[in-house]
Amino acid sequence: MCRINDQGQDTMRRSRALKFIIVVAFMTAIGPVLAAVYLAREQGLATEFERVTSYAQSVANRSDRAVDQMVAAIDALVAANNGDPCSDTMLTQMRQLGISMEFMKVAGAVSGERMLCSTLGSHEEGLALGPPDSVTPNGTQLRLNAPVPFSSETPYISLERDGFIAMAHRNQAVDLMVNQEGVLFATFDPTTGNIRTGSSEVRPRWANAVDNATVAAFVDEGYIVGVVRSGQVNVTGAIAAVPARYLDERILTFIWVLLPIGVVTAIVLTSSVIYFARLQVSLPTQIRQGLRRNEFYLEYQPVVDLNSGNWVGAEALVRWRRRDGRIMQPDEFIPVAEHSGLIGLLTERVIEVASKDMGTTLRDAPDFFLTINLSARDLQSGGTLEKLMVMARDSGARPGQIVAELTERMLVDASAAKSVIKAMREQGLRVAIDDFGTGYCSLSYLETMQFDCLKIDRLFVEAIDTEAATNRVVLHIINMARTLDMKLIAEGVETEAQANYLKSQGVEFAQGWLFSRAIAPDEFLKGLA
Ligand SMILES: Nc1nc2c(ncn2[C@@H]2O[C@@H]3COP(=O)(O)O[C@H]4[C@@H](O)[C@H](n5cnc6c(=O)[nH]c(N)nc65)O[C@@H]4COP(=O)(O)O[C@H]3[C@H]2O)c(=O)[nH]1
Repeated sequence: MCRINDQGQDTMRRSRALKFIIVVAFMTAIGPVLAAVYLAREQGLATEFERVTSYAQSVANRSDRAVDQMVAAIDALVAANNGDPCSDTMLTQMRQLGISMEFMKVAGAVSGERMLCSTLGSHEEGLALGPPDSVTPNGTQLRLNAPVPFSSETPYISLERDGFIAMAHRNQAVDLMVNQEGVLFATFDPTTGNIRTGSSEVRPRWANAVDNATVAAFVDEGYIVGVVRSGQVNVTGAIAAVPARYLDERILTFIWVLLPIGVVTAIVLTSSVIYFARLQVSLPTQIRQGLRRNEFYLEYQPVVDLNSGNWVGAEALVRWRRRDGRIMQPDEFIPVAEHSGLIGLLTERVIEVASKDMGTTLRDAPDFFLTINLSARDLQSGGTLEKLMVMARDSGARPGQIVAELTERMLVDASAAKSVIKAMREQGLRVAIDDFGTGYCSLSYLETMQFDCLKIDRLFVEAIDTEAATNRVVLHIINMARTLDMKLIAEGVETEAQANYLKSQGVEFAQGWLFSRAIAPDEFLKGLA
C-alpha cells in the first residue's frame, strides 16, 4: 500500500518536473533568438538615428555658417562705411565679400525697403525688397525670399541690419551630398517651428520634435527622422529624414550577425537544460537501480584526538560508483534522494555497509566511535533508530559508539526531531549536530534537543586566523558547547594553525585534510592499526 503511494507521488512529482522542464526549455530555446532579434533592431535603430542626426547636424552647421558669413559681411560693410554706402570703395568691398565667402553671395546697401546698390552694382531706382519676414531682438531683419536681380528663379535668404544687407542661396544649407537616395533635408525657425528651406515632403510637425532638447530622432511615416537645433541658440533648426527601408536593411545586417549567436546560445542552453533535467528526472530511477546493484559504498574520514593525535573515530561518507565507473559525490545525489523519498533506503544501505566495514573495529575498540549522517526523513521514520540499534547489537558495539549526525535544517520540525533525538539517546546512541551556525537553528534548539556533540562547521574553522567576520564566531560556538556540556568536533581542519588554535581553546576532536581525507575502509583500518 505504502509502495503504491510512494510510486503515485513519484509519478506526480515527475510529471510536475517534466512540465517545468518543458517551460524552461522552451524559454531557453526562444529567449536568445528573440533577444538577438531585439538587439539587432535596437542596434539598427541606434545606428540609423546616429546617422540621421549627423545629417541634420551638417545641415544646421551649413546654415550656421551661412548666417555667420552674412553677419560678418554686414559687420564689415558697417565698419567700412564712411558716409556713402554705395561709393566705389564700398561696391568693391561688396564684390570682394561675395567672391571670398562660401555661402554669402550678395551684399548691398539698403534704404527703407529698397536695395540701393550691391555686389551686382548700382540699382538705379533701388530694388524693392518688400517687408521682412521676421525681426530678431537685435533688430536684424530676416527675409526668406529676398529678390536678387538676374536670379529671380533662385530663392535667396537675407539678413539686413544698420543699412546693409547680405544674402545667401536659400538651398545651399540643405544641398547636402549623401550616399543614400531619397533623403529629405530642411531648415526651420526654432522659435516658430516654421520650415524655412528644404524639401516639400518634410512634415512640418517634425520641427516641433525638439521642444527643449537640441537633438531628437524618431521614426515617422516611413522615415527615420533626425532633428537638431543649431549651436547658435535658436538661429536654425535642421531636419534630415532617411527612408525607413534603410533601417530595415540595417536591422537585417545586424540580424545576420546576432542571430547565429542567439541560435547557438539557444542550442547550448536548451541542451544543458534538457541534459540536467533528464539527469534530475531520471536520477531517482538510477538511484533505485544503484541500490539494487550495490553501487553505493562508504569512505571514512578519521576523527582525530587533538591532544594525542590518535584516530579515535570516523565519519562515514557515502559515494556512488556509477555503472560507467564515474564516482558521484553525495552533494550531487543526496538532495535528489531526499526529494524523491529514496533517502530512507539509502540510509538503510549506508548503515548496512558501515556495519560490514566497521563492525569488527567497533567491537574490538570500545572507545572508537563512528558517525553516520542522517536526513530529515530518517527522523520521521522510526526505522532508522531500529537499524542503528541492530548495527550496534550485531557488531557487539556499545550503542554510544554510534553517533547519529543531524544537520540544523533537519530540526525545522522541532517537536518531531526532539522526540526522535530523545528516543535515540534513551537507547544509548549519541547524537551530534552538524553544520551548526550555517542555517537558522537558534540557540534554544541546542538547549532543548540535548545533543551529545557539536560539529564546528568548516566555514568557521576556515575563518580562524583571518580577518573574516566569522573568525570570532568559533569562540562563541566553543563556549556555548562547553556550557551545554557537549563534546566538540571541528570539521575541515586544513592547517596546523587551525589545529593548534582549536586545541588551545579546548576542542577535543577534529577532522580534515590536515589529518586525512575520506579514505576507503581497508586504508582506514591500516591507518588505525
Ligand atoms: N574542503 C574540505 N573539505 C573537507 C575537509 N575534510 C572533510 N571535508 C569534506 O567535508 C564534508 C564533511 O561532511 P558533512 O559536513 O557531513 O557533509 C556531508 C553530508 O552532509 C552529506 N553526506 C555524506 N554522506 C552522507 C550519508 O551517508 N547520508 C547523508 N544523509 N548525507 C551524507 O554530504 C556532505 C558532503 O560530503 P562529502 O562530499 O563527502 O564531503 C565531506 C568531506 O569530504 C577539509 O579539510 N577541507
